[in-house]
Amino acid sequence: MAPVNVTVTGAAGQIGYALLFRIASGHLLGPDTKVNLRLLEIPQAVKAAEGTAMELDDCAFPLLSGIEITDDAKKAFDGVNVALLVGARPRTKGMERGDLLEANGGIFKPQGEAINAGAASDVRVLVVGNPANTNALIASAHAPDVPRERFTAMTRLDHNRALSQLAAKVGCAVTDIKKMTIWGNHSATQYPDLFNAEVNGQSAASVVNDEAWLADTYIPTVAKRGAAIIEARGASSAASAANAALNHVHDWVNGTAEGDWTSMAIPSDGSYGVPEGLISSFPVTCSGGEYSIVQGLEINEFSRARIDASVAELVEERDAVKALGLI
Ligand SMILES: NC(=O)C1=CN([C@@H]2O[C@H](COP(=O)(O)OP(=O)(O)OC[C@H]3O[C@@H](n4cnc5c(N)ncnc54)[C@H](O)[C@@H]3O)[C@@H](O)[C@H]2O)C=CC1
Ligand SMILES: O=C([O-])CC(=O)C(=O)O
Repeated sequence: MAPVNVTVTGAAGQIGYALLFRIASGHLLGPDTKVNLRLLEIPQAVKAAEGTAMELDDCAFPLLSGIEITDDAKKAFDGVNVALLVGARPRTKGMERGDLLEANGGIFKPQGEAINAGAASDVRVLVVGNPANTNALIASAHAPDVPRERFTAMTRLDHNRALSQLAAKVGCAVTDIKKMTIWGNHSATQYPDLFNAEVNGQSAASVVNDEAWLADTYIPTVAKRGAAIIEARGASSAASAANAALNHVHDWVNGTAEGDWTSMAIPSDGSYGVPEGLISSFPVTCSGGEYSIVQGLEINEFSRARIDASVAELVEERDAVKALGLI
């Protein structure tokens, strides 16, 4: 089988460093799939990416067929099968939300165009760089020849955080928990849903049986975990973010486990009242390299209000990038 072309943007950043070695050792696509890595960086960071590539060479990974480093998006995405869009413009002091969206538009518009121009017909795109959902919307808008379903954004880190916080509360293993869902935006408005999640086959919400803890502790702890990591570490989540990106693509390509599902931010088809086309997080199962939204879940009033609030934020972001002419 020909090696799979995997492009990583922001390759010299902290997530890039935590991600590349695991991709090359088979954690993205499995132990039988060879990969060609394409590292895209801005010119000032190409040298650092070359240093990482030297270290990748020094690992002599059996699955790593080649590494190319470039600051040219067209080259980076030519023939790409899996695109991990990690590099983004972080918010800096004094920057308003609109400034951040505009700066990221300058990154995700040309990258969408380059994917449109050169990607392989089976390309799958995961946007990690924040604001991830809306950056994915921008990239997708500039890749009209690529089915929009191929553009996804990452809420798997939130999903994994939701699993581990719940396991700690009820004293179970993370593997005892199934059917966790993150709904909405990868932001502080996201909604981790314990009403549809199960602990050893029982409703997680009834196992917890404490709505005050759910509303006042659990949801904010999961939703603000990114900020707590920055506070503790002095830098944002990197290894856990890289791990979640691997989980997201691995499940998309290789499938979710029977009787379980995962969370992915994907273009809405209108399910659960989420406006069509918004890139919002849903419960999904994956099979045969495709995902589908889990249908028919009961959404109670508590959940409805929180899903609606996160979706409203996504609508605002979409309207802001529309007003800036980015989509
Ligand atoms: N969705 C999620 O769950 C998470 C998202 N993130 C986001 O991931 C992004 C990356 O995080 P880190 O690696 O920690 O940041 P970082 O600042 O360490 O690295 C970002 C890298 O992207 C590069 N870059 C900037 N513009 C680029 C462009 N146009 N093309 C290619 N590369 C470019 C920079 O040179 C830098 O090396 C941030 O936006 C962060 O907020 C972080 C954690 C979780
Ligand atoms: O909060 C941040 O800047 C990084 C992030 O997205 C996360 O850790 O979830």
